[in-house]
Amino acid sequence: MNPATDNAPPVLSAQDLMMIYGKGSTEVRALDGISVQIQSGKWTSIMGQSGSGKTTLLQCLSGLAQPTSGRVTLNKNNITLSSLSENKRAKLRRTHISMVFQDFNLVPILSVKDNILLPLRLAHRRLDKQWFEHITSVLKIDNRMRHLPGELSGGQQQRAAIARALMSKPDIVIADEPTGSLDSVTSDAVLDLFRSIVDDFGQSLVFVTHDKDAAHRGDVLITMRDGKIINTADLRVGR
Ligand SMILES: Nc1ncnc2c1ncn2[C@@H]1O[C@H](COP(=O)(O)OP(=O)(O)OP(=O)(O)O)[C@@H](O)[C@H]1O
Repeated sequence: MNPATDNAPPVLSAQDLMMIYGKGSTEVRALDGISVQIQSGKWTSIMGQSGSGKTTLLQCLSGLAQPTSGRVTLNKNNITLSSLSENKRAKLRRTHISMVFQDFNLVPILSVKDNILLPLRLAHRRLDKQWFEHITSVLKIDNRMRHLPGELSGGQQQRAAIARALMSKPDIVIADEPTGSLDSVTSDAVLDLFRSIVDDFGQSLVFVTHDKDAAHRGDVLITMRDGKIINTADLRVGR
């Protein structure tokens, strides 16, 4: 346990989130009244059966999607994400919230370096060269900067995507099955990395996975079913 972050206010909060797709007989309640507080400087894992609403929750927490009702608040700046326009949410995502996806989402025609720097350039922010060098060396991709993503292994591409996510020093990293398409050795290395960005950089992380062992590398485990949170467990007890 880390006393420095244990009493910190949550980095992100959601209140009474509802997400309803379709109408009448085709209505789906993807989120059915979710309230959650994401702890600062901690790794929060989310598990649940297919269709339980995990991706929809991440999309609402990151501002990629607007819930049908309810509120998402980024606590540092007291910004209610769910009341902002799409444009403003997009700006916020460039600076405060970073996403990591299963399929990496790197731009195939840009070098690895340009991919990593893209969010900063879009946000017209200055490059912190020391931070860039530190991250790319910790992630062991500093010798791949001039390559195109297609010339990298899956694990290297995911490490580049994680470097891109960390470049802006976001308040929170939100990862949707980031190890889903990696072999077990590479997946383990990426999980070690996530653990170290939380422990060494104090990064707040939300991590959706179908892999129970991967989920248990986290500090908190949220279990979802039918658009609801059915359990929240503190995984650090007894560690
Ligand atoms: N754009 C959409 N239109 C209609 N229904 C949707 C849409 N997106 C998701 N759903 C439905 O909402 C429910 C939750 O979907 P979601 O993708 O959030 O689940 P999940 O837990 O992430 O599933 P998986 O583990 O399979 O990725 C599902 O029943 C899904 O079919």
